[in-house]
Amino acid sequence: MALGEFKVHATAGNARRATLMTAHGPVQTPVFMAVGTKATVKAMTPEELKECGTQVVLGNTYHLHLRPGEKTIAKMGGLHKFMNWDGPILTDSGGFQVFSLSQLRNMSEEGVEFRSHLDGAKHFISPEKSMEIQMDLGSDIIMAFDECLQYPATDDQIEKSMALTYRWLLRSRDAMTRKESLLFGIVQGGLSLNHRLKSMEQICSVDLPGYALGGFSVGEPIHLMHELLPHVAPKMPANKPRYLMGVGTPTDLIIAIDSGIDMFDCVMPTRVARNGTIYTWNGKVSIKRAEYKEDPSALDPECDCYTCRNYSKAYLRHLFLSGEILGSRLNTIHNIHFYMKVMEKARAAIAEGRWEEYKNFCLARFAKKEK
Ligand SMILES: Nc1cc(N)c2c(=O)[nH][nH]c(=O)c2c1
Ligand SMILES: [Zn+2]
Repeated sequence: MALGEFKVHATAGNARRATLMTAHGPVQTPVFMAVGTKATVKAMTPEELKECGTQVVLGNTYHLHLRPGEKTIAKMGGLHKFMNWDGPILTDSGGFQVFSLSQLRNMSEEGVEFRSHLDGAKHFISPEKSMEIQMDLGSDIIMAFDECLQYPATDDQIEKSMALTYRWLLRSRDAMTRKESLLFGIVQGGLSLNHRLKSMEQICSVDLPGYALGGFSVGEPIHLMHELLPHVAPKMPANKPRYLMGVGTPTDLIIAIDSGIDMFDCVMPTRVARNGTIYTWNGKVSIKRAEYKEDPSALDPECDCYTCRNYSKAYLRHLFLSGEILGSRLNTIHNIHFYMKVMEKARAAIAEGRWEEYKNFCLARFAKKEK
């Protein structure tokens, strides 16, 4: 396959089983991408990520720009070498974190001036600067610089923001000169179907290797996303990957795959693992519950991850209550393994004509409540 080629092998309604070719190898989709914000997927080594079936790792442009800086990472051989990850890396554009993390100072057509949340130093990011940072990192998939509004937003705010995101996409495209990297545009439009379709028409009019849906998982009631996706995702270019940014729970993944989404990222599995919440094939487990104090069973009897093969709920509850670092590590290994297994089985189900059955199985199982 050629760099950037997206080959659809099978479909089931809107769901697709496909392969995207990147400079660091093929990506089998649907795919969940592990979030490695500051050049690390928290609490896991690259070898453990691979063992769990991870294909793609995300890096955050905002965080890496502030510390240690893209020029340092470039001097160290680029982000792949720096973090010892030889698979594909996707980096977001930095806009989302600037708006959500920094003391925002000034936004203009040119870009965003802000103060670092680390030391208050003044910084400026524009489409051109975002592309420069991501190219210095050596990213395989580079996200266009966009504006992501928080929820709720007025129609006027949405229309102005979408138009800016489109103009910033054109500047991102013109500035992204690294031939090994794939540039993805980001569709915005809030929670309004008309605005979403208008933004999609604008963004997808630019010929790119892939397109993302941004502006979700920004505080909106999640059912609004579930209701909107089937009317938007299938209308995006069928021969390009569709990436839903910042989403989601295992249930969100299944619903979105059914709407035609191919790629996902979310901090959920790693973040909730550190808080003692475990995803299983029978719903969520809160490991700190007293009922697990002397429970010798694995987190999930249907899981074959390193954690489930070697440790009991009793031990993992003890580690969590004791604040032991190993607890975060073992819970994270399980949750990442679980997410990757959900996606691996989804790819097989689509390819083998069993998607409806697998979808219904997952939605029923994931909804189960702890007794
Ligand atoms: N939930 C989201 C997570 C993200 N990293 C992003 C982003 O990087 N850009 N634009 C977005 O809309 C967005 C949404
Ligand atoms: Zn497990």
